[in-house]
Amino acid sequence: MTDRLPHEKGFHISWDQMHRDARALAWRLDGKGPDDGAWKAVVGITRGGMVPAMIVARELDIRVVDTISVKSYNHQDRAEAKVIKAPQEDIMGDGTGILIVDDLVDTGKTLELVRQLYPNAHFATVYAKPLGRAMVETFITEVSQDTWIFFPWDMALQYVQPYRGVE
Ligand SMILES: O=P(O)(O)OC[C@H]1O[C@H](OP(=O)(O)OP(=O)(O)O)[C@H](O)[C@@H]1O
Ligand code: HPA
Ligand SMILES: [Mg+2]
Repeated sequence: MTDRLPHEKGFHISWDQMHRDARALAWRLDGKGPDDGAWKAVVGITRGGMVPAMIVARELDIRVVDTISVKSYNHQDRAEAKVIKAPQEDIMGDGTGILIVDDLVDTGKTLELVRQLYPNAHFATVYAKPLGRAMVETFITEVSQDTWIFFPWDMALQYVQPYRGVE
């Protein structure tokens, strides 16, 4: 097949599914912040984390929302990640009371870097693969390592031929 990425399985997420799963994540995180259960801020890891971060912030009525941008580099076969935009320092501290949200943890490299900077933050993703699962405190759905997740912002509705094609 020529129209598939070189991954065995594809897991296609619609906007509706993402909305439901991000809401489920919010509900699971509700009241789990330190001290009085409240969260100080939500930080989305760009770009994919901005969608669930917005939904979590809306559900939990968190008005302080920031972003962190991580860029992955391939250098001599080793993927190196670098922070190219940090969140506001006075909000973050060591991460206590901060909810850091991403759409997915795969190998865990992205979150490993962010966790070094904010060791006391709570890390949450909507989806998780086994290699990176230990990097998050909270997630909703696990998929196998050889599954490629297709997010709604990377897809479009299109015509498909009927199974019994017209001669
Ligand atoms: O656990 P890892 O192996 O580090 O992979 C997971 C990260 O990879 C993807 O982001 P990507 O770097 O492709 O950027 P994007 O969010 O801007 O699409 C995804 O949104 C996660 O942030
Ligand atoms: O399964 C995935 N889907 C989309 N982006 C990704 N980045 C790492 N793994 C994935
Ligand atoms: Mg990302």
